[in-house]
Amino acid sequence: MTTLTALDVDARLGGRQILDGVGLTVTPGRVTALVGPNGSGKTTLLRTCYRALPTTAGLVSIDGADITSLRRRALARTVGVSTQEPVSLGGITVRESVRLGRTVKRGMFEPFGTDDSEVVDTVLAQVGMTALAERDVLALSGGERQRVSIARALAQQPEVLLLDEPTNHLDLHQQLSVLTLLRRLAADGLAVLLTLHDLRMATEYCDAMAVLERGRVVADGPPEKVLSPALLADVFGVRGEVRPGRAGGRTLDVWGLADE
Ligand SMILES: Nc1ncnc2c1ncn2[C@@H]1O[C@H](COP(=O)(O)OP(=O)(O)OP(=O)(O)O)[C@@H](O)[C@H]1O
Repeated sequence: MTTLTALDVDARLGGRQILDGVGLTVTPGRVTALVGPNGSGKTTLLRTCYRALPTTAGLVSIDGADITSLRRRALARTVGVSTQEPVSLGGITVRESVRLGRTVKRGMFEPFGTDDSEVVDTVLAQVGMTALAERDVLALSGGERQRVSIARALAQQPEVLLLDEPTNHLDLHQQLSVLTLLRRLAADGLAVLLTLHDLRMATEYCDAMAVLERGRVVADGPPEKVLSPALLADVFGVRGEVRPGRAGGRTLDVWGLADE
């Protein structure tokens, strides 16, 4: 079980400070949602967590080890990432693209074994892409590509999984099945952090939530505590409240703009 922690992280882009003293813990066994208005710094924070962007102050660590002290390969073995970028250039199949996730376990030039094929088959099934496994990745819809990106990260069998808007191209059924899958994987010990715009989905499916506003974490904790009517109005500009949902769960009602 592995924990990823951001401590007092600052980051800059284009000469501007984007993250300002951000603290965040991604705990094994939990799905944590990173939410916030457009431009609040969610993607930037995620990028600092897998070393795609250097921090200008503060520290990101994995089980206490500064990620800048880890070799790229060790980091890739521990942290799986699904981003919004295209999954591959094309000319390879879905199965081959997902299998690339296995190179972190094997090394570039080591041949893939039957255990790799089994993992690839499993993750393809988990994201509902088995039927399209032999299709060229360029001949996929946006949602299908997104599922390939998630499958490739899962094929790494990481300890920590970071996902940037993993549901934004998905239909409702696929959204729920990806979120359900993430919950199941978290229950097995994975630490999951995902950015999400859909606050209702975040409320219903995530165990914890951190709210970013202008590069600062303004609240974190269980969704029902974090998403108070006051925070929904102040940060998201909407009127709403978290209330009990079906089967002992919780849901979010939003009924208008805060300034109407
Ligand atoms: N290359 C860049 N140079 C300068 N500023 C940038 C650059 N990339 C992003 N930004 C700015 O950094 C801020 C945070 O962007 P980021 O993509 O992290 O936000 P976000 O919360 O993920 O937004 P969204 O919800 O719209 O995806 C924004 O104000 C954005 O305009």
